[in-house]
Amino acid sequence: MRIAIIQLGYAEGADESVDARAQRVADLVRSAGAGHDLVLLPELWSAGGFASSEWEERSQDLSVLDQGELPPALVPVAEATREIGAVVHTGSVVERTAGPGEEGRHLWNTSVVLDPQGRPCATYRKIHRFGFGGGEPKLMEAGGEIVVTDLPAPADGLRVGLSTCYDLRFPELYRLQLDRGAQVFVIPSAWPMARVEHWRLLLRARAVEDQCFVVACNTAGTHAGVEMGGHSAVVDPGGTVLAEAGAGEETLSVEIEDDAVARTREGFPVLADRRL
Ligand SMILES: NC(=O)CCC(=O)C(=O)O
Repeated sequence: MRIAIIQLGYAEGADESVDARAQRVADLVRSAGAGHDLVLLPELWSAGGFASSEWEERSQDLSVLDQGELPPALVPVAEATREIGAVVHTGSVVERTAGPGEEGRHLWNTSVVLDPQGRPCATYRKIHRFGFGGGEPKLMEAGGEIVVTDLPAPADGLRVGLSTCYDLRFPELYRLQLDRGAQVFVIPSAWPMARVEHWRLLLRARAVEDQCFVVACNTAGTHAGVEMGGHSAVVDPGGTVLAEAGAGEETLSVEIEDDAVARTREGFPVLADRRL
C-alpha cells in the first residue's frame, strides 16, 4: 500500500478562512496524493489544532453525511479525492451536533475517511481529550467507540485502527484495537514541538508493543501561540522508522508491505505470550 502523509503547515492569525485552507489542502491532496492508495491529513486542520477560541465558528455539521452530503470544509477535499482515486483520511474536524452529548457539549473532534468516490466510509470521534480541564475537555464531548475497519480498495488488505493525537498516550486503546484485528494504526495529530520526543518515542512504542504499522500525520506551524512538532512518521511492525518528516510543511510518500505484519508476528511471536 502506497501512503502519502500531508504534514500541513499553517498559522492562526494568517487570515486563512476555512474555505481558503480547504482549497489549499485539496490542492495538496491532488499534487502529493496522486499515485497513492491512502492519503492522510492532520488533526483539526480546518479549525486550528490549538485554536480553541475558533472551534465553534469553524465547526462542521456532520449530520449532512446521512443525506449523502459533506460539510463545507470537506467538499474540496472530496473533489480532489475523486480525481486521484485514493482513500483519503481527512484528519479531523470540529464536529457540531444539534443536540448535546452526555456532558452537555455539542462539539466533538471527529475524523472522516473518504472512499475514492469522495464518500464517507468511516468516522471516529477522539476518545481521549487533551487539555487538562481546558481546551478539548472543556469544549468537546469524548468519543466512546473504538473503530477498526477494512478500508475500501485501493487501500484494502490491512485492517486499520483509527485514533487521534493524544489517544497515542493510552496504550490500552491500541491493545483493544489489536484485539479487533488492527494491523495499522492511523493517527492524525496536532502535537506540539515541546513534547515532540514523546511523540517520536510513543509512535515506535505503539508499533513495537502491538506489532502494527503506525502511520502518523502531524501539523507544522504555530497554532494559537503553540509551535507544532511536525515529525510525521511511518513505523513498521518491528519498530523501524520507514520515513520521518522534519519540522516544516512537508509530504511523505511511503510504501508499506501488507505481509510485514504477519511476518513480524510469526518471526517474533510475543503477542502469543499475553496473559489476560
Ligand atoms: N492535540 C492533542 O491531542 C495534543 C496532545 C499533546 O499535546 C500531548 O499529548 O502532549
